[in-house]
Amino acid sequence: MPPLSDAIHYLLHPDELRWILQWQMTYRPLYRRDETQETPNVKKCFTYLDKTSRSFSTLIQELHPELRMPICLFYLIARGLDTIEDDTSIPAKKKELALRDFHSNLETDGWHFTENRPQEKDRALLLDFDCVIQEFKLQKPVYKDIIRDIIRRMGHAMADYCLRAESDGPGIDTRDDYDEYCYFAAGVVGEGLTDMFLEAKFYRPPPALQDGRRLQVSMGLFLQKTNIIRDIKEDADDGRRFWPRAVWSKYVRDFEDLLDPEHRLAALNCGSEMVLDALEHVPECLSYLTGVQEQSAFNFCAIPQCMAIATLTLCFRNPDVFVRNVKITKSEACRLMMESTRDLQTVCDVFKRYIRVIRRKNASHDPNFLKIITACDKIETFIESNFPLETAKSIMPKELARVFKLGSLEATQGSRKLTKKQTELGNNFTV
Ligand SMILES: CC(C)=CCC/C(C)=C/CC/C(C)=C/COP(=O)(O)OP(=O)(O)O
Repeated sequence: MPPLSDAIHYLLHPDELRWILQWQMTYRPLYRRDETQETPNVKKCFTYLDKTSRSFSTLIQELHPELRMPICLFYLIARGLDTIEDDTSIPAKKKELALRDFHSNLETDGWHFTENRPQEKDRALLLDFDCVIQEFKLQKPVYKDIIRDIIRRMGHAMADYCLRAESDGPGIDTRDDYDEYCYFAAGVVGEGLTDMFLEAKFYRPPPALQDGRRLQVSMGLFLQKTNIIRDIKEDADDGRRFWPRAVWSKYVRDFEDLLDPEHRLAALNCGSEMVLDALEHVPECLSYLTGVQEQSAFNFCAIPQCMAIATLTLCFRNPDVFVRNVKITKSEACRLMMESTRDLQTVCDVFKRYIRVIRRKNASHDPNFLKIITACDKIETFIESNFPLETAKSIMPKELARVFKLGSLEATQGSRKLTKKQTELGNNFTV
């Protein structure tokens, strides 16, 4: 039963209710888990996935069976590593060793980690890590190698970052450091997922477009940078700062000033530069999506990207970002999920819609005003020239036309039924 305040809100905004109902009544996943065929240990892994992930749990559970379990394990293992990195109570030397060594424990029976402080959110996963290890051992060697290699690289980068923070204090210095941090937090995840998609034949790198590796890295960077922009207040309250000094020092003297109402205008202008930096990844993300050949993988890739552009737009020149955690509405999330599970053309339309909102919010007194216009122009031109309108589909290169068709064909197949999980996805999606 929704709270009375929600009921009143939707009575006053019936348009918003429309998207929630439409999502609930029409969305049907292409694949579902069949719990009757799962071992208790597999079920346990998915329970941990549900407990530890706000936005990826449902997307992973609805993936094609070939990649569902490998990607679930990839998430849980990366989450385990992150839980060691996040815990400020672990002494630096101990943390460094644990991070560097993490990848080598993935097939060690009974290995678990007990050093997290009791209040660490996902501590239970590391205490019970043997369930992940037992399932990891059963996966195809090629997926195990991909996961182990990415976790090794992430672990070493996190250890280096943790040592640097010990000596130089928390925070990120230059724009290159910022890109490097985001690369090891999310760009490498894009690389690992792409290797898995390639192996499963769910992805074909788009031929005539940009350097393939850049595209998969941009997919992760766009998500990570959007989170970093959105979470500035929450991160600062936890003693973490990811906005690079090279950017914020142009606007305020001390990092803390960004959160001070007296410096709100400077903080908003600084936020614009951060948004501008994230927007520069958009053309590469859209290029990447042209190569995704399988619908459940397309949904898995496209939904977070659409949620991210919506979140970035919400954060753009929004003073609330410096006061509290901002979040797109449930109705907007439902609309985005409807749209991003169709086809590439619809995803491009979503991006164009948000780019228009960014243009409207752009302020002429902002020092980034002209650069924001240029970034928006670049995205729109990119969409218009690479992904022509519906009517032009027939004259499109075969490669692209196939991708466009794939989404709309599969999305209209079969009956549609609401599951509890889909409603939760609409409730919880916060990229
Ligand atoms: C090629 C391709 C698909 C690239 C995308 C790579 C990818 C998924 C990177 C992870 C980025 C990210 C910010 C995750 C947030 O996880 P979180 O801890 O906030 O997760 P939660 O929202 O589920 O809790």
